[in-house]
Amino acid sequence: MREGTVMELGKVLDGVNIKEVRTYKVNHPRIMTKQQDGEDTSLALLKEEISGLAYDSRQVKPGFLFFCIPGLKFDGHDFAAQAVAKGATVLVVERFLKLEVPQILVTSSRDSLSQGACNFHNNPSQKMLMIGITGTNGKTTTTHLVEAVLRAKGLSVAVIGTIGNRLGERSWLATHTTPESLDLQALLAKMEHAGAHAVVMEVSSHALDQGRVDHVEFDYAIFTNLTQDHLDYHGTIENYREAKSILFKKLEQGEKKTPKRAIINNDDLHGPFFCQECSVPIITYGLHEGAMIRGTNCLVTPKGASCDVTYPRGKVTMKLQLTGLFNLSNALSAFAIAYAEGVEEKQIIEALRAVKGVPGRFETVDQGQPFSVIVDYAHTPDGLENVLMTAKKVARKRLITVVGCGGDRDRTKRPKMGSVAAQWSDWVVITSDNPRTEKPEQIIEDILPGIHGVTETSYEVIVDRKSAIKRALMLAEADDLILIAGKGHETYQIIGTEVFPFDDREVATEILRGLGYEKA
Ligand SMILES: CC(=O)N[C@H]1[C@@H](OP(=O)(O)OP(=O)(O)OC[C@H]2O[C@@H](n3ccc(=O)[nH]c3=O)[C@H](O)[C@@H]2O)O[C@H](CO)[C@@H](O)[C@@H]1O[C@H](C)C(=O)N[C@@H](C)C(=O)N[C@H](CCC(=O)O)C(=O)O
Ligand SMILES: Nc1ncnc2c1ncn2[C@@H]1O[C@H](COP(=O)(O)OP(=O)(O)OP(=O)(O)O)[C@@H](O)[C@H]1O
Ligand SMILES: N[C@H](CCC[C@H](N)C(=O)O)C(=O)O
Repeated sequence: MREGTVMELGKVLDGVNIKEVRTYKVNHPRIMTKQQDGEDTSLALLKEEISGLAYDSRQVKPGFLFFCIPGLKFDGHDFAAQAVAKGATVLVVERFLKLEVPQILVTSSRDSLSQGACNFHNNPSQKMLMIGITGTNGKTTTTHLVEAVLRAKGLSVAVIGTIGNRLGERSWLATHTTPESLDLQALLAKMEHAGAHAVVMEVSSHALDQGRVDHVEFDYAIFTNLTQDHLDYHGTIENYREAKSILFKKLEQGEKKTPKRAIINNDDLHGPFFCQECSVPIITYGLHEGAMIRGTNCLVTPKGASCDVTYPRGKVTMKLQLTGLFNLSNALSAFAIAYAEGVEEKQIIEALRAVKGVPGRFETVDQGQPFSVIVDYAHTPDGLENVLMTAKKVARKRLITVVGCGGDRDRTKRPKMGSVAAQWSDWVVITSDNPRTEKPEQIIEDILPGIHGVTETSYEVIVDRKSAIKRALMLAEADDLILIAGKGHETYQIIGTEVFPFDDREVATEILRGLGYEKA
């Protein structure tokens, strides 16, 4: 749907279960309902033209339909007056408001938003091959790998995820890993209009829980892995897993004629659970016995990783520029999609080999110093352990780790991250990640019991992240490896509610320069 397009309200709300329609008149509390004023009032309203949708009052423009969503922090109903003042002509509500504007009562305004967004943007996911990737770690990396293999098939592939939304040279702002349904449907429509044949997107557990992808019809769903994260939001690992499983249950629904498939990590403890949730054909992948797409003879070096891939069509050697066993696993899931899509073996192998690296994922900072500096986005116990295992493998001498944990996020992962950092590193500098509205010192207090459980590790605490990075770089001797974990591609640090410019890669570069290292 292009800018400036209008749609009849009835068409926008097609498929929404409308309980009642009313307009509250302040001076004459006359209530219009289907029952009291007859069908006509409601029908006339449903013929009204809507010029856009919004779920945030600040985004409303004249002629908009505003969805009042009760959230965790705010209640959208409290912003309805502001929305009307900005020109909203109709409201979707979960309770009637004393406002002189037509209101449509529904059970869930969030679900209605998802349906309305899909209608308003003409159901864009129907027109493209849709690949959804969920899992605790590896989503962003896997989007890059899937993009590469589908491009090898000659498709124009769009990507949606944590580090950006893009199609070729074009990019669109990313505020979330998986955008809110309205933003997602608008983005899909833009991508389709810009010529995308396929979209490979990260699907977060928050998005699944909040129905952001409810009206996206996926052709493939990939499960990477499930380990602890986001328990602040989901409460238990079972709820977290349940949220992730929605993506697989969704595969059976839809109108597309295309065959649907689930791509499941056979090495993950929760793999069998996800297999059980699927009613479409499954392709399993992994580094252990039982996987349909299986990697063996794995080799991990500082410059990359390789393995032999045995799959239903034969056996081939796969080489990556990305290092770490976990990246071989990520690549096998992309291999599975390519196999299912009939991409030729040679093209798959060439495409995966050509993927240079993903910003902020095991990214090297090189100013010609005699030790290695790696910036990585590991921010979960499992992600951190995987990257530390790889770092330990490729480090020629000591492994020095700079790590912190994000504020306003799962507190229970903090000691676990402390513990894995201590187990694998020779020296740990505990610092701040994005403290957000928590006290940085308190977050560090939560990390320390994990460190203390590993007696032989040396560590220090430096709350200020820049000073912590500087300390690690000053400690470094020739052949050491410094791992700066947690923020990867992020170009900011959130302290309180303020966002400050901060990029681990730039900070490290600047400090290295100050230490006299200058890239030739
Ligand atoms: C916990 C969570 O996911 N919250 C998301 C959720 O918020 P919410 O439902 O609680 O809404 P709220 O902020 O209470 O506001 C309620 C309503 O009032 C409206 N409002 C609010 C203020 C105002 O002035 N006017 C107004 O109309 C809001 O737009 C909203 O419709 O819906 C909002 C609208 O889409 C999101 O912006 C918000 O993301 C918050 C900011 C967030 O930090 N989310 C993170 C945790 C997240 O979603 N992360 C995942 C990735 C996780 C991972 O796998 O690593 C992601 O997909 O990005
Ligand atoms: N398959 C994997 N298993 C475990 N850890 C991984 C895997 N792939 C990547 N990682 C680690 O997790 C970090 C984050 O990877 P990536 O950005 O691909 O995951 P993500 O799922 O997109 O994370 P987020 O949703 O939080 O953005 C990497 O920097 C790496 O350290
Ligand atoms: N999508 C994750 C990213 C965490 C990145 C880390 N740097 C942090 O701030 O905790 C989240 O929002 O929990």
